[in-house]
Amino acid sequence: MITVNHLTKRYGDFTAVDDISFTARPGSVTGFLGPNGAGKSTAMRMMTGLTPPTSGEAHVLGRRYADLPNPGRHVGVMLDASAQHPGRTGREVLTLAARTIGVDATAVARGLATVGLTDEEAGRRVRNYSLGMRQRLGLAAALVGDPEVLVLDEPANGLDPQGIHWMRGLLRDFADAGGTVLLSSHLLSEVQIIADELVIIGNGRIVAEGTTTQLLEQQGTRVRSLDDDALEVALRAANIDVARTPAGLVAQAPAAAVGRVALDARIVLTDLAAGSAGGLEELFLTLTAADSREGIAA
Ligand SMILES: Nc1ncnc2c1ncn2[C@@H]1O[C@H](COP(=O)(O)OP(=O)(O)OP(=O)(O)O)[C@@H](O)[C@H]1O
Repeated sequence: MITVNHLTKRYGDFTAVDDISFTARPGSVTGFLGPNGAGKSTAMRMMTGLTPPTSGEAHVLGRRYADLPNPGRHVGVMLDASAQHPGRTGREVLTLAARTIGVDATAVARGLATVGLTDEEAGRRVRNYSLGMRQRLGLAAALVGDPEVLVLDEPANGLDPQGIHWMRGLLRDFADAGGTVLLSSHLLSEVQIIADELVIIGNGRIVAEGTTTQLLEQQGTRVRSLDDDALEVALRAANIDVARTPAGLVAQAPAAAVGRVALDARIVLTDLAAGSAGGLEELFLTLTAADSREGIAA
């Protein structure tokens, strides 16, 4: 697991990461979400021993990254997929990564297959790779040492919806096998698909955290029915706040309570889901707005 304790990074007067604490657990995919410049990369660099913290600490598998023996065998890191040498082929990049951490060459073919790079693609120079192919290669390099933990900075960047879906499956399998995944993104839509848990950061501070479902539930329940007018009246009669949106009614109550009101009123529901459409998006934008430095705890 990854444990971050009061981690802080200051550059002169500027605080890039401001006293953040959270845990990324084995068996789940934790999304580290925040707008550009929020401090995600700086925090991940501190977790992986590339930037010394001003104060606080980060532990991976119970130790500071720098204290792990052969960290590449325990922690797969992808911080900048475009940092790969442009003149090398994908296969060469991966072979070097495998040699550096002392795993045998069979890991290279396995890694390429895992991320779906064909033999022909692996033989091309990285400068001719699309952004999505670079992300796949970066992911293969992170996985090559068969690690227990993955730390990935914007891994979905440049992937098309199909690619994001594929990555979700890959990271899901990794977590289901007991692995710990921490990935960052500035796009809620991406991270919402991939992550079980969210840590939302704005201006260097954590402004909300919880499971994706919990955060969504705080946004009320979106509901449609064959008679929204009658449902609205019934919900209000049950003392449930309700608003009309283009996506249907949004009721400030858990889905079960909304369903019960509809049942009692004999109204047929056609849609019932946690979270208003765009609710999490709104929450994210509010919590990470440039002037919300104080943040709002979830
Ligand atoms: N070496 C440095 N010196 C001074 N300021 C820095 C340094 N590294 C990062 N920063 C600043 O710290 C802040 C956080 O940057 P960081 O790259 O961690 O953000 P981020 O959340 O990863 O953003 P993005 O989504 O754009 O990658 C930014 O304002 C950045 O300019």
